[in-house]
Amino acid sequence: MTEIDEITCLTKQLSVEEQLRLEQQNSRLVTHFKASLLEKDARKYWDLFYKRNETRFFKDRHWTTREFTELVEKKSTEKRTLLEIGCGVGNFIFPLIEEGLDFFIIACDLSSKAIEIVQKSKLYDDKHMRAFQVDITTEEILSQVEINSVDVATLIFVLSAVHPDKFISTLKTINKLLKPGGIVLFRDYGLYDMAQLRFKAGHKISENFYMRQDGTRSYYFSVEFLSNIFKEAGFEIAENTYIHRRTINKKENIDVPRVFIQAKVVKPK
Ligand SMILES: C[S@@+](CC[C@H](N)C(=O)[O-])C[C@H]1O[C@@H](n2cnc3c(N)ncnc32)[C@H](O)[C@@H]1O
Repeated sequence: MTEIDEITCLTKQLSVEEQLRLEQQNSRLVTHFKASLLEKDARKYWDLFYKRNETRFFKDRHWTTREFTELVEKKSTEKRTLLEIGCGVGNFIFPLIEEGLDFFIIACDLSSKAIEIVQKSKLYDDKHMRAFQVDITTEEILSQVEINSVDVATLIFVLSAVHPDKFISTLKTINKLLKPGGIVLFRDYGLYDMAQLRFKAGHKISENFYMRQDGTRSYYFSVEFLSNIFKEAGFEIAENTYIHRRTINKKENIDVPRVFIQAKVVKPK
């Protein structure tokens, strides 16, 4: 059974309660006015998120070199450039630095509060990294990062926070920054992840796109949709699959299945 079959089965096996929840979500959508405010104020909501949570919300991502072996493979003697888009407070990049990976790291995020926290970290060293605020849905980054200069770009739980109308243009901008042959390493929320199934009526903005209580938003990707947008933006798909994991928190007695999506896509040479 392929991963796609697995999710199709999973989709079919949604419990009656889950199917009802998905239907109920359609009974009251976020108004157009509210949706446009969420888009306009996206930066404000992420700034508030980091003011409230600082470094406490996301855990350091220690799985990345196991899942993305491209991070450890060293094909050339030159120092490679890694662009972490939507770096948050550095839960992806700082473990890589601790492991001593030989990259020059460019880290950017929509939230200036997140960037401030990254820059204050004891692991931040401007000899081998640079962090700055940018909105990746605009082309501002083209004045910060040279075209055709990036070996590896990472999008870890970031594209889901972007409005779906801006997915392709955002991926096209990232494509410009990569060297020919450069790679994007991607992980994000998968279709019918339990977080999607839990949204109540009044939170759905559009198909598979939702607002959270705190004003941040999240899209849930199918492999087919992800493949199409990356191809549309000029990438070749090397890998694209659902990942099934569990979120376990013994203290709070939580043990729930999760659906993520993981992809590796390449800018053609
Ligand atoms: C779930 S966090 C992921 C952080 C980090 N990649 C990690 O692995 O922990 C999503 C991040 O995307 C950032 N983000 C949302 N929209 C963005 C945009 N348009 N441009 C750049 N960053 C954005 C948010 O500020 C937030 O820090």
